[in-house]
Amino acid sequence: MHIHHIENRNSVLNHFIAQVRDRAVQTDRMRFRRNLERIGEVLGYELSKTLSYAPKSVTTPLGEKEVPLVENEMVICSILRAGLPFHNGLLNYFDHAENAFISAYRHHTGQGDDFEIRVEYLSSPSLDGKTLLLADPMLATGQSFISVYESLKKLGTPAEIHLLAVIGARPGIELVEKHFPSDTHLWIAAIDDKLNDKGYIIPGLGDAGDLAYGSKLQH
Ligand SMILES: O=P(O)(O)OC[C@H]1O[C@H](OP(=O)(O)OP(=O)(O)O)[C@H](O)[C@@H]1O
Ligand SMILES: O=c1cc[nH]c(=O)[nH]1
Ligand SMILES: [Mg+2]
Repeated sequence: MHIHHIENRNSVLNHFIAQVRDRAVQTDRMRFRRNLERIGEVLGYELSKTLSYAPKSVTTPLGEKEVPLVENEMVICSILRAGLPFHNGLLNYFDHAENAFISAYRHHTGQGDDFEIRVEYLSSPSLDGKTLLLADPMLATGQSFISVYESLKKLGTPAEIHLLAVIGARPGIELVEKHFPSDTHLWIAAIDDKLNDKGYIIPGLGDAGDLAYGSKLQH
């Protein structure tokens, strides 16, 4: 897997990441969602530098100009719920993309902190030959990305797979790497070292879905 750790090169992206992490700032839900969207825009822009381009003629009011434009047929697929604002950020830049949505949630299996990932909703075009952007702000244990990928396999074989995340935990990234093709790209804003015993990223930012949309009942 090709890992593009975008925070490694200082940019204004650091401010967006600081704001989603900061407990004094992240409680402003509108700002939190907008920051996920802004990070989606930045990662999308970075990713765009690796796509295929072909010259297209554009007619201005005063003449013609050849402009290299993206050739890839793109599908942006995000994982509900927290993926929604992130999805919008990517779609702001790849406005010609097709879209897919898939749900994944942690189903607590009984006593203690054990959970399994349940995938229940999927809406997607064919993925055959497409450039798939699979987006979820949090890559914690990595199980959501892996389960979702298993469900997407029946929709065709993408030509390229790009995973996008805001914060990832190192152990989760290592697990994801084992389940995706070796030429998969991971575009990730920030990487943290650890998970706690509930599978939360430490220090991370907390629960991205709840911060964006409010708390939900466990089931
Ligand atoms: O890498 P993992 O260990 O699978 O954890 C990451 C998942 O957890 C969060 O979703 P959550 O299950 O909280 O759902 P939500 O977006 O509806 O809150 C997050 O958005 C990821 O989908
Ligand atoms: O740290 C984590 C782990 C899973 N889901 C989140 O939103 N945050
Ligand atoms: Mg959540």
